[in-house]
Amino acid sequence: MTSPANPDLTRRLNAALAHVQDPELRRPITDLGMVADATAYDDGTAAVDVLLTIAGCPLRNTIVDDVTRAATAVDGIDSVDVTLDVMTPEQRKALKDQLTSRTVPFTQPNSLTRIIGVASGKGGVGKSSLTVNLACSMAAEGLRVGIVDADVHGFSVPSLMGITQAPTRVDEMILPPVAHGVKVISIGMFVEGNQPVVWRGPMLHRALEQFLTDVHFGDLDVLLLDLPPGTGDIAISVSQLLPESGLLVVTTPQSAAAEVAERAGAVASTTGQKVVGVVENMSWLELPDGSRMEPFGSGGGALLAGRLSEGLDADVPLLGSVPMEPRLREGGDAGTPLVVSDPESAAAQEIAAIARRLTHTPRGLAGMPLNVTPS
Ligand SMILES: Nc1ncnc2c1ncn2[C@@H]1O[C@H](COP(=O)(O)OP(=O)(O)OP(=O)(O)O)[C@@H](O)[C@H]1O
Repeated sequence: MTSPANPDLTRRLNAALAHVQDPELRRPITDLGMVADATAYDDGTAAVDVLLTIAGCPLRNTIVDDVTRAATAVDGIDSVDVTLDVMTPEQRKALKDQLTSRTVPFTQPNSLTRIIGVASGKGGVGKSSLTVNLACSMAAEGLRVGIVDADVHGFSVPSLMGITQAPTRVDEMILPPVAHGVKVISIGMFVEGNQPVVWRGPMLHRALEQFLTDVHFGDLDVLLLDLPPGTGDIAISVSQLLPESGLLVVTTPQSAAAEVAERAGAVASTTGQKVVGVVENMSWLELPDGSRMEPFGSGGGALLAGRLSEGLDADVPLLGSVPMEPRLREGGDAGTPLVVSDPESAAAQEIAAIARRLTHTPRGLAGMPLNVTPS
Protein backbone atom coordinates (compact mmCIF):
# COMPACT_ATOMS: atom_id res chain seq x y z
CA MET A 1 0.00 0.00 0.00
CA THR A 2 1.27 3.49 -0.83
CA SER A 3 2.13 5.64 2.13
CA PRO A 4 -0.09 8.76 2.54
CA ALA A 5 1.07 11.96 0.87
CA ASN A 6 2.71 14.41 3.23
CA PRO A 7 1.65 18.00 2.41
CA ASP A 8 4.46 19.72 4.33
CA LEU A 9 7.13 17.49 2.80
CA THR A 10 5.55 17.96 -0.63
CA ARG A 11 5.71 21.73 -0.23
CA ARG A 12 9.41 21.51 0.68
CA LEU A 13 10.02 19.15 -2.22
CA ASN A 14 8.52 21.66 -4.66
CA ALA A 15 10.55 24.48 -3.12
CA ALA A 16 13.70 22.40 -3.65
CA LEU A 17 12.77 21.65 -7.26
CA ALA A 18 12.46 25.39 -7.90
CA HIS A 19 16.26 25.45 -7.59
CA VAL A 20 16.77 22.87 -10.34
CA GLN A 21 17.52 24.56 -13.63
CA ASP A 22 16.99 23.13 -17.07
CA PRO A 23 20.59 22.71 -18.27
CA GLU A 24 19.89 24.38 -21.61
CA LEU A 25 17.25 26.97 -20.85
CA ARG A 26 18.92 27.88 -17.56
CA ARG A 27 15.61 28.57 -15.86
CA PRO A 28 14.00 26.69 -12.96
CA ILE A 29 12.21 23.60 -14.26
CA THR A 30 9.23 24.58 -12.14
CA ASP A 31 8.89 27.90 -14.04
CA LEU A 32 9.15 26.12 -17.37
CA GLY A 33 6.20 23.84 -16.69
CA MET A 34 8.52 20.82 -16.67
CA VAL A 35 7.32 19.45 -13.33
CA ALA A 36 3.96 17.78 -13.98
CA ASP A 37 3.73 16.45 -10.45
CA ALA A 38 5.91 16.24 -7.36
CA THR A 39 4.62 14.50 -4.26
CA ALA A 40 6.36 13.36 -1.08
CA TYR A 41 5.01 10.65 1.18
CA ASP A 42 5.04 9.93 4.92
CA ASP A 43 7.46 7.02 4.49
CA GLY A 44 10.19 9.33 3.11
CA THR A 45 9.69 8.45 -0.55
CA ALA A 46 8.88 10.96 -3.27
CA ALA A 47 7.71 10.82 -6.87
CA VAL A 48 8.50 13.48 -9.42
CA ASP A 49 7.07 13.50 -12.92
CA VAL A 50 9.24 15.57 -15.24
CA LEU A 51 8.09 16.69 -18.69
CA LEU A 52 10.91 16.89 -21.20
CA THR A 53 10.69 19.42 -24.01
CA ILE A 54 11.43 16.74 -26.61
CA ALA A 55 11.52 12.94 -26.48
CA GLY A 56 15.21 12.50 -27.23
CA CYS A 57 16.36 15.28 -24.89
CA PRO A 58 20.14 14.80 -24.81
CA LEU A 59 20.33 16.10 -21.26
CA ARG A 60 17.70 13.83 -19.74
CA ASN A 61 20.22 12.12 -17.47
CA THR A 62 21.46 15.45 -16.16
CA ILE A 63 17.89 16.48 -15.40
CA VAL A 64 17.18 13.19 -13.57
CA ASP A 65 20.40 13.54 -11.56
CA ASP A 66 19.69 17.16 -10.65
CA VAL A 67 16.10 16.40 -9.62
CA THR A 68 17.20 13.39 -7.57
CA ARG A 69 19.91 15.40 -5.84
CA ALA A 70 17.57 18.28 -5.01
CA ALA A 71 14.78 16.00 -3.80
CA THR A 72 16.92 13.79 -1.59
CA ALA A 73 18.56 16.87 -0.06
CA VAL A 74 15.18 17.70 1.50
CA ASP A 75 15.14 16.70 5.14
CA GLY A 76 12.71 13.77 5.42
CA ILE A 77 13.02 12.50 1.84
CA ASP A 78 15.17 9.39 1.49
CA SER A 79 14.44 8.27 -2.03
CA VAL A 80 12.84 9.66 -5.12
CA ASP A 81 11.32 8.07 -8.17
CA VAL A 82 11.75 10.32 -11.22
CA THR A 83 9.45 9.61 -14.16
CA LEU A 84 10.13 11.19 -17.53
CA ASP A 85 7.37 12.19 -19.90
CA VAL A 86 7.32 14.43 -22.94
CA MET A 87 5.44 17.70 -23.28
CA THR A 88 2.36 17.74 -25.46
CA PRO A 89 2.50 20.09 -28.48
CA GLU A 90 0.28 22.55 -26.52
CA GLN A 91 2.64 22.51 -23.52
CA ARG A 92 5.61 23.00 -25.83
CA LYS A 93 3.90 25.93 -27.50
CA ALA A 94 3.19 27.53 -24.13
CA LEU A 95 6.86 27.13 -23.20
CA LYS A 96 7.97 28.56 -26.51
CA ASP A 97 5.63 31.53 -26.22
CA GLN A 98 7.04 32.16 -22.78
CA LEU A 99 10.59 32.16 -24.09
CA THR A 100 10.67 33.63 -27.56
CA SER A 101 10.30 36.96 -29.09
CA ARG A 102 10.60 37.03 -32.86
CA THR A 103 12.90 40.01 -32.81
CA VAL A 104 16.59 40.14 -32.04
CA PRO A 105 16.35 40.40 -28.25
CA PHE A 106 19.74 42.08 -27.96
CA THR A 107 18.60 45.12 -29.91
CA GLN A 108 15.59 45.83 -27.72
CA PRO A 109 15.84 49.19 -25.95
CA ASN A 110 15.95 47.55 -22.52
CA SER A 111 18.62 45.02 -23.39
CA LEU A 112 21.74 45.49 -21.31
CA THR A 113 23.69 42.76 -23.07
CA ARG A 114 27.14 43.94 -24.00
CA ILE A 115 27.84 42.72 -27.54
CA ILE A 116 31.41 42.43 -28.71
CA GLY A 117 32.49 41.19 -32.12
CA VAL A 118 36.01 39.76 -32.08
CA ALA A 119 37.67 40.71 -35.35
CA SER A 120 41.06 40.28 -36.98
CA GLY A 121 42.65 41.32 -40.22
CA LYS A 122 43.75 37.84 -41.19
CA GLY A 123 43.33 34.26 -40.03
CA GLY A 124 45.47 32.45 -37.53
CA VAL A 125 46.16 35.32 -35.14
CA GLY A 126 44.24 33.62 -32.33
CA LYS A 127 40.87 35.36 -32.65
CA SER A 128 38.81 32.22 -31.95
CA SER A 129 41.11 31.07 -29.16
CA LEU A 130 40.79 34.46 -27.49
CA THR A 131 37.02 34.53 -27.98
CA VAL A 132 36.49 31.25 -26.14
CA ASN A 133 38.99 32.06 -23.41
CA LEU A 134 37.51 35.51 -22.83
CA ALA A 135 34.02 34.01 -22.68
CA CYS A 136 35.02 31.30 -20.19
CA SER A 137 36.86 33.85 -18.09
CA MET A 138 33.79 36.10 -17.97
CA ALA A 139 31.57 33.11 -17.10
CA ALA A 140 33.95 32.18 -14.28
CA GLU A 141 33.42 35.70 -12.91
CA GLY A 142 29.72 34.93 -12.71
CA LEU A 143 28.57 36.66 -15.88
CA ARG A 144 26.00 35.13 -18.21
CA VAL A 145 27.86 34.74 -21.47
CA GLY A 146 27.03 33.56 -24.96
CA ILE A 147 29.11 33.06 -28.09
CA VAL A 148 27.86 33.26 -31.66
CA ASP A 149 30.43 31.63 -33.89
CA ALA A 150 29.97 33.94 -36.85
CA ASP A 151 33.14 32.66 -38.52
CA VAL A 152 30.87 30.67 -40.82
CA HIS A 153 33.52 29.43 -43.22
CA GLY A 154 36.12 28.68 -40.59
CA PHE A 155 33.99 27.78 -37.57
CA SER A 156 36.08 26.38 -34.74
CA VAL A 157 34.32 27.43 -31.54
CA PRO A 158 32.48 24.11 -30.92
CA SER A 159 35.71 22.09 -30.95
CA LEU A 160 37.62 24.72 -28.93
CA MET A 161 34.85 24.48 -26.32
CA GLY A 162 34.64 20.68 -26.49
CA ILE A 163 31.04 20.69 -27.76
CA THR A 164 29.96 17.67 -29.74
CA GLN A 165 26.30 17.87 -28.82
CA ALA A 166 23.87 19.32 -31.36
CA PRO A 167 21.56 22.10 -30.22
CA THR A 168 18.17 20.94 -29.01
CA ARG A 169 15.25 22.19 -31.06
CA VAL A 170 11.88 22.90 -29.56
CA ASP A 171 9.83 23.44 -32.73
CA GLU A 172 11.60 26.37 -34.39
CA MET A 173 13.32 27.47 -31.21
CA ILE A 174 16.94 26.41 -30.85
CA LEU A 175 18.56 25.89 -27.47
CA PRO A 176 22.31 26.52 -27.54
CA PRO A 177 24.57 23.91 -25.96
CA VAL A 178 26.36 25.09 -22.83
CA ALA A 179 30.05 24.41 -22.18
CA HIS A 180 32.21 25.78 -19.37
CA GLY A 181 29.24 27.94 -18.36
CA VAL A 182 28.97 29.55 -21.82
CA LYS A 183 26.08 29.20 -24.28
CA VAL A 184 27.39 28.56 -27.77
CA ILE A 185 25.86 28.51 -31.22
CA SER A 186 27.77 27.79 -34.40
CA ILE A 187 26.98 26.93 -37.99
CA GLY A 188 29.28 23.96 -37.35
CA MET A 189 26.49 22.44 -35.25
CA PHE A 190 24.20 22.31 -38.30
CA VAL A 191 26.45 20.85 -40.97
CA GLU A 192 27.29 17.20 -41.38
CA GLY A 193 30.81 16.20 -40.39
CA ASN A 194 33.42 18.63 -41.61
CA GLN A 195 31.47 19.87 -44.64
CA PRO A 196 32.40 23.32 -45.89
CA VAL A 197 29.83 26.11 -45.76
CA VAL A 198 29.73 27.68 -49.21
CA TRP A 199 27.17 30.41 -48.62
CA ARG A 200 27.69 34.04 -49.35
CA GLY A 201 25.93 37.35 -48.81
CA PRO A 202 22.21 36.94 -48.21
CA MET A 203 22.47 33.34 -46.99
CA LEU A 204 25.05 34.33 -44.43
CA HIS A 205 22.93 37.28 -43.35
CA ARG A 206 19.91 35.01 -42.92
CA ALA A 207 21.93 32.45 -40.95
CA LEU A 208 23.23 35.11 -38.61
CA GLU A 209 19.78 36.62 -38.23
CA GLN A 210 18.40 33.22 -37.36
CA PHE A 211 21.10 32.69 -34.74
CA LEU A 212 20.11 35.97 -33.16
CA THR A 213 16.33 35.49 -33.28
CA ASP A 214 15.64 31.75 -33.07
CA VAL A 215 18.35 30.77 -30.63
CA HIS A 216 17.19 31.16 -27.09
CA PHE A 217 20.10 32.66 -25.21
CA GLY A 218 17.96 34.11 -22.44
CA ASP A 219 19.30 37.10 -20.56
CA LEU A 220 22.99 37.56 -21.24
CA ASP A 221 25.47 39.98 -19.74
CA VAL A 222 27.85 39.53 -22.66
CA LEU A 223 27.48 38.15 -26.17
CA LEU A 224 30.74 37.56 -28.02
CA LEU A 225 30.78 37.05 -31.78
CA ASP A 226 33.71 35.26 -33.33
CA LEU A 227 33.83 37.11 -36.66
CA PRO A 228 35.49 35.79 -39.80
CA PRO A 229 38.91 37.30 -40.48
CA GLY A 230 38.96 40.38 -42.70
CA THR A 231 36.21 42.67 -43.80
CA GLY A 232 33.55 40.55 -45.46
CA ASP A 233 29.79 40.15 -45.67
CA ILE A 234 29.43 39.03 -42.09
CA ALA A 235 31.02 42.20 -40.70
CA ILE A 236 28.38 44.21 -42.55
CA SER A 237 25.56 41.92 -41.43
CA VAL A 238 26.68 42.16 -37.83
CA SER A 239 26.68 45.94 -37.98
CA GLN A 240 23.17 45.91 -39.48
CA LEU A 241 21.68 43.30 -37.15
CA LEU A 242 23.53 44.46 -34.04
CA PRO A 243 24.30 48.15 -34.51
CA GLU A 244 25.13 48.48 -30.81
CA SER A 245 27.89 45.89 -31.00
CA GLY A 246 31.47 46.92 -30.38
CA LEU A 247 34.55 45.50 -32.05
CA LEU A 248 37.57 44.00 -30.36
CA VAL A 249 40.46 43.74 -32.80
CA VAL A 250 43.09 41.02 -32.42
CA THR A 251 46.53 41.28 -33.95
CA THR A 252 49.97 39.81 -33.56
CA PRO A 253 52.98 42.01 -32.68
CA GLN A 254 54.10 42.10 -36.31
CA SER A 255 53.65 45.54 -37.85
CA ALA A 256 52.45 44.04 -41.14
CA ALA A 257 49.75 42.13 -39.26
CA ALA A 258 48.75 45.30 -37.44
CA GLU A 259 48.32 47.10 -40.75
CA VAL A 260 45.99 44.38 -42.03
CA ALA A 261 44.08 44.42 -38.74
CA GLU A 262 43.69 48.18 -39.08
CA ARG A 263 41.44 47.61 -42.09
CA ALA A 264 39.20 45.29 -40.06
CA GLY A 265 38.97 47.90 -37.31
CA ALA A 266 38.44 50.74 -39.74
CA VAL A 267 35.21 49.05 -40.93
CA ALA A 268 33.80 50.56 -37.76
CA SER A 269 34.03 54.03 -39.24
CA THR A 270 31.64 53.09 -42.04
CA THR A 271 29.31 50.99 -39.90
CA GLY A 272 29.23 53.40 -36.97
CA GLN A 273 30.36 50.74 -34.51
CA LYS A 274 32.71 51.43 -31.64
CA VAL A 275 36.10 49.74 -31.45
CA VAL A 276 36.31 48.76 -27.78
CA GLY A 277 39.99 47.89 -27.87
CA VAL A 278 42.90 45.99 -29.33
CA VAL A 279 44.44 42.76 -28.05
CA GLU A 280 47.91 41.73 -29.09
CA ASN A 281 48.28 37.94 -29.18
CA MET A 282 51.41 35.76 -29.36
CA SER A 283 53.40 38.69 -27.96
CA TRP A 284 56.31 36.68 -26.64
CA LEU A 285 57.39 33.17 -25.70
CA GLU A 286 58.92 32.59 -22.32
CA LEU A 287 62.02 30.42 -22.58
CA PRO A 288 63.06 27.88 -19.93
CA ASP A 289 65.62 30.33 -18.51
CA GLY A 290 62.87 32.90 -17.95
CA SER A 291 63.94 35.18 -20.81
CA ARG A 292 61.48 36.28 -23.46
CA MET A 293 61.69 35.58 -27.15
CA GLU A 294 59.60 37.66 -29.55
CA PRO A 295 59.14 35.49 -32.66
CA PHE A 296 56.72 37.98 -34.25
CA GLY A 297 58.55 41.16 -33.30
CA SER A 298 57.00 43.69 -31.02
CA GLY A 299 54.79 46.75 -30.90
CA GLY A 300 52.01 45.69 -33.30
CA GLY A 301 49.27 46.02 -30.68
CA ALA A 302 50.29 49.51 -29.60
CA LEU A 303 50.77 50.54 -33.23
CA LEU A 304 47.28 49.32 -34.14
CA ALA A 305 45.64 50.95 -31.11
CA GLY A 306 47.35 54.23 -31.97
CA ARG A 307 46.34 54.11 -35.62
CA LEU A 308 42.73 53.19 -34.88
CA SER A 309 42.49 55.93 -32.25
CA GLU A 310 43.72 58.40 -34.81
CA GLY A 311 41.69 57.09 -37.74
CA LEU A 312 38.44 56.78 -35.81
CA ASP A 313 39.06 59.87 -33.72
CA ALA A 314 38.32 57.85 -30.58
CA ASP A 315 40.22 56.37 -27.68
CA VAL A 316 40.98 52.79 -28.74
CA PRO A 317 42.99 51.21 -25.92
CA LEU A 318 45.44 48.32 -26.10
CA LEU A 319 43.65 46.07 -23.61
CA GLY A 320 46.44 43.54 -23.18
CA SER A 321 49.21 41.45 -24.67
CA VAL A 322 48.87 37.68 -24.46
CA PRO A 323 52.04 35.59 -24.54
CA MET A 324 52.48 32.45 -26.60
CA GLU A 325 51.55 29.48 -24.51
CA PRO A 326 51.73 25.93 -25.89
CA ARG A 327 49.11 24.84 -23.35
CA LEU A 328 46.68 27.32 -24.93
CA ARG A 329 46.83 25.37 -28.16
CA GLU A 330 46.67 22.05 -26.30
CA GLY A 331 43.62 23.29 -24.38
CA GLY A 332 41.97 24.23 -27.68
CA ASP A 333 42.68 20.81 -29.13
CA ALA A 334 41.25 19.15 -26.02
CA GLY A 335 38.15 21.36 -25.90
CA THR A 336 39.09 22.90 -22.57
CA PRO A 337 40.14 26.55 -22.89
CA LEU A 338 43.32 27.54 -21.06
CA VAL A 339 41.53 29.81 -18.56
CA VAL A 340 39.67 26.69 -17.39
CA SER A 341 42.49 24.12 -17.60
CA ASP A 342 45.32 26.31 -16.33
CA PRO A 343 43.94 29.57 -14.93
CA GLU A 344 47.23 30.39 -13.17
CA SER A 345 49.30 30.47 -16.37
CA ALA A 346 50.55 33.88 -17.51
CA ALA A 347 48.47 33.79 -20.70
CA ALA A 348 45.29 32.86 -18.80
CA GLN A 349 45.90 35.61 -16.25
CA GLU A 350 46.35 38.17 -19.01
CA ILE A 351 43.18 37.00 -20.77
CA ALA A 352 41.28 37.23 -17.47
CA ALA A 353 42.56 40.79 -17.02
CA ILE A 354 41.41 41.69 -20.55
CA ALA A 355 38.00 40.13 -19.83
CA ARG A 356 37.68 42.31 -16.73
CA ARG A 357 38.71 45.43 -18.64
CA LEU A 358 36.07 44.65 -21.25
CA THR A 359 33.27 44.05 -18.79
CA HIS A 360 34.12 46.54 -16.08
CA THR A 361 34.07 49.58 -18.31
CA PRO A 362 30.66 51.17 -17.92
CA ARG A 363 28.31 50.47 -20.77
CA GLY A 364 26.93 53.61 -22.31
CA LEU A 365 23.43 53.81 -20.86
CA ALA A 366 22.77 57.31 -22.11
CA GLY A 367 19.36 57.43 -23.70
CA MET A 368 18.50 53.89 -22.65
CA PRO A 369 15.52 53.19 -20.42
CA LEU A 370 16.61 51.38 -17.26
CA ASN A 371 14.16 48.53 -16.97
CA VAL A 372 15.16 47.48 -13.49
CA THR A 373 13.18 44.85 -11.67
CA PRO A 374 14.18 44.44 -8.03
CA SER A 375 14.67 40.79 -7.14
N1 LIG B 1 48.71 32.80 -27.33
C1 LIG B 1 48.85 31.68 -28.02
N2 LIG B 1 49.84 30.81 -27.73
C2 LIG B 1 49.98 29.65 -28.44
N3 LIG B 1 49.19 29.28 -29.45
C3 LIG B 1 48.20 30.11 -29.80
C4 LIG B 1 47.96 31.35 -29.10
N4 LIG B 1 46.89 31.95 -29.67
C5 LIG B 1 46.46 31.12 -30.65
N5 LIG B 1 47.24 30.03 -30.74
C6 LIG B 1 47.14 28.93 -31.71
O1 LIG B 1 47.22 29.51 -33.01
C7 LIG B 1 46.37 28.85 -33.91
C8 LIG B 1 45.39 29.84 -34.53
O2 LIG B 1 44.52 30.29 -33.53
P1 LIG B 1 42.97 30.55 -33.79
O3 LIG B 1 42.36 29.43 -34.54
O4 LIG B 1 42.37 30.95 -32.50
O5 LIG B 1 43.11 31.80 -34.76
P2 LIG B 1 42.02 32.60 -35.58
O6 LIG B 1 42.56 33.96 -35.70
O7 LIG B 1 40.69 32.43 -35.00
O8 LIG B 1 42.09 31.89 -36.97
P3 LIG B 1 40.91 31.73 -38.04
O9 LIG B 1 40.31 33.06 -38.21
O10 LIG B 1 41.66 31.23 -39.24
O11 LIG B 1 39.94 30.75 -37.43
C9 LIG B 1 45.69 27.75 -33.12
O12 LIG B 1 46.39 26.56 -33.29
C10 LIG B 1 45.81 28.21 -31.68
O13 LIG B 1 45.85 27.15 -30.76
